[in-house]
Amino acid sequence: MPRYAQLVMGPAGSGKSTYCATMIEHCQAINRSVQVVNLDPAAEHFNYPVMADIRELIQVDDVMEDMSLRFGPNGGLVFCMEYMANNFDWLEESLGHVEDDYILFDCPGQIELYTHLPVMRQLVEQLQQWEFRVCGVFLVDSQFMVETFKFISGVMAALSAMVTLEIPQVNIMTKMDLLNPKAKKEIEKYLDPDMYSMMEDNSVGLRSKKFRKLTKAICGLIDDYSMVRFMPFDRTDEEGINIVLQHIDFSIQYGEDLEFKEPKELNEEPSNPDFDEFFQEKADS
Ligand SMILES: Nc1nc2c(ncn2[C@@H]2O[C@H](COP(=O)(O)OP(=O)(O)OP(=O)(O)O)[C@@H](O)[C@H]2O)c(=O)[nH]1
Ligand SMILES: [Mg+2]
Repeated sequence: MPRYAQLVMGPAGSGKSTYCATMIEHCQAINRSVQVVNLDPAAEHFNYPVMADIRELIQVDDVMEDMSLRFGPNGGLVFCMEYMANNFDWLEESLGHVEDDYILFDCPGQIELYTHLPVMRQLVEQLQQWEFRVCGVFLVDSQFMVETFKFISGVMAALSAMVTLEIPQVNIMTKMDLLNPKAKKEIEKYLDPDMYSMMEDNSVGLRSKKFRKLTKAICGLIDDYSMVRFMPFDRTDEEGINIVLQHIDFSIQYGEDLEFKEPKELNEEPSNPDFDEFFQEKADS
């Protein structure tokens, strides 16, 4: 039996830990068992119970205090993640061997982990070896997406995680509840974007011809291959949370192995008295 995982990624402060807490609450409400693993060695506190915490293995503060390493906060974090990748038996032990379980991994916010460092990919490969089906969940703060060039930069960040990890990925715009009505209207065009017209609208201000050409090529690539789409995430909207969860479940085929219920036989269906009456009247006339 497979196991299921969501790798919750995204830039610093994009709402990863809040997403995990919201998902856990939602799943409890619909009677589904989901657990969270904290993979952020710098996390101070979180609003959900954790099944495992990387800080039991290594803490950023300890790394920074180590005089032989002399790391700052960012280098320290990368060191911690690499340390975890060299000690996967800790994670294996913490996760146990429960079939059919569903785990959210709350990852750190350092963007370089998803763009060029190999650690997250090593983690994905390891999880896959333990029979996990992994879905990347890439979060971007909707507050920073309401302008075309910021949107393109968010798309590129999501895309580099997709290319690096090579797993199904669902991209999410978080904090939708914080947008004012005008910004909400504005953001609709970014949820189903037409990159070409967006480009036309905004490239007028670009002085450099080369830069305009490059932006056009990037927009064309994204649009032609339908590579990146974002789903809205409003933590106050249960229905919206459910739609996001269904998308993710679908991408990792969660529930595929659940027992299939036979549809009712056609002739077992209760007859509709209105129809019977109608046909009786027809036959009589
Ligand atoms: N109103 C609102 N606030 C949010 C939402 N998601 C996150 N926040 C707030 O945004 C801040 C950062 O959220 P976190 O969940 O800690 O973000 P994170 O991505 O885990 O941050 P790091 O782990 O530091 O990278 C917190 O103050 C949250 O309360 C949301 O959907 N709505
Ligand atoms: Mg966090």
